[in-house]
Amino acid sequence: MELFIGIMSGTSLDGIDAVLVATNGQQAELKASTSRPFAENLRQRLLNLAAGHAITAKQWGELDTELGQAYADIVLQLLAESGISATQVRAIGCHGQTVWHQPLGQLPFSLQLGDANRLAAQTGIVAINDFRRKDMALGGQGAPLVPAFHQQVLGNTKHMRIVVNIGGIANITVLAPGQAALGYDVGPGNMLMDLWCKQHRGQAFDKDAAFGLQGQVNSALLANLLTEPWLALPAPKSTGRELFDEAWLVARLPAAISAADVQATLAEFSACAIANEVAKWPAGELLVCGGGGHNPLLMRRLSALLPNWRVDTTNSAGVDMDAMEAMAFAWLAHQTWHGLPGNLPAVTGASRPAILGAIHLPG
Ligand SMILES: Nc1ncnc2c1ncn2[C@@H]1O[C@H](COP(=O)(O)OP(=O)(O)OP(=O)(O)O)[C@@H](O)[C@H]1O
Ligand SMILES: CC(=O)N[C@H]1[C@@H]2OC[C@@H](O2)[C@@H](O)[C@@H]1O[C@H](C)C(=O)O
Repeated sequence: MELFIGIMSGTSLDGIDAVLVATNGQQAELKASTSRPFAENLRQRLLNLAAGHAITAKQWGELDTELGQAYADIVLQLLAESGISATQVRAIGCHGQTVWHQPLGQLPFSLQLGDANRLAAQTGIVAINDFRRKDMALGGQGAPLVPAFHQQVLGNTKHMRIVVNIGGIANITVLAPGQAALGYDVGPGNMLMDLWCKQHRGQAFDKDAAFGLQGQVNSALLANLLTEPWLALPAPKSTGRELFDEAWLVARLPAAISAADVQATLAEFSACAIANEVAKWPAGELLVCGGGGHNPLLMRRLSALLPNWRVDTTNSAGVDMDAMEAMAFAWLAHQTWHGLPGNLPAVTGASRPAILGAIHLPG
């Protein structure tokens, strides 16, 4: 086993997770983890960017440096907390911060910020980033990438298993015994709930669904949200804030509805978007990871909508639900460092498996 570091800052824009993982490519053992929230000012600038606000080249470059610095800081923090020296770590896999994801059209791209030169130079460790664009250059969506890791760590099962990551966006990995893994984004996870809660409660997210539990699901609004054409598209598919943003939600709100009812309906919408896809497969076990697994309303509704499924978190199968995505990027760094593919063409739609990412040497 070799040590790799994974860094994830996802579409929820809540902050950065970093993990230290021992892996040989087949197994992955979590050795240490740490997290840092984004400063509110940084979070707001990232939200503006993701909303399509104009930005100057100067601001763009400064944001890239600021994020690269934040990634370097969290690695130094992780090393200090775990008592591991930089020389013991083979490489860092850094997802970066997605600021725009455009998988379709004539000029597809997926852009993650966070200067990995700074990360390599300041930590003295090889830093690998930009994991999505090789897959896109091969005609793929560049996302989701975690299904390959889910397959490695949770794929050895004799029963039907689906892993759902509920971050800003929710994505599933289908692990059917004896079959190659499939996976795709299924719709909003926490993204819409977070934005509504911020607007109406001033909190970054609806902790333990306290707000949503005060409301009632509005069935007309729910039905309207579920008519979004993207939801019915066949895989491969991926999405983000570019589609499921404030404007998308506001355009669908009825004139008279309480804020709590909207919150409750958004939780139900996320639960339905996930459950509708899961229900297409023979029943088995649904394992949740990502922050949405801490939302009791979402978990309860998933269980209710999928009565024949055993719904639990990935913790029950031995993989930390909060560390999963960052662990996947540590594993992706392992793949790249050893010249192994990181993508699953059946998932992303790329024409072939490929070695992903850009390698930044510290020397
Ligand atoms: N106790 C809780 N109650 C309700 N929601 C929670 C709780 N804890 C976390 N969450 C939700 O989880 C979100 C963070 O999830 P996560 O860290 O998986 O997102 P992410 O890293 O941005 O993921 P992705 O890249 O998959 O979008 C928060 O924004 C919040 O909506
Ligand atoms: C472009 C982008 O950052 N996509 C994220 C996002 O957050 C969840 C879902 O949408 C998934 O497709 C992806 O993240 C994980 C890490 C992935 O690539 O599997």
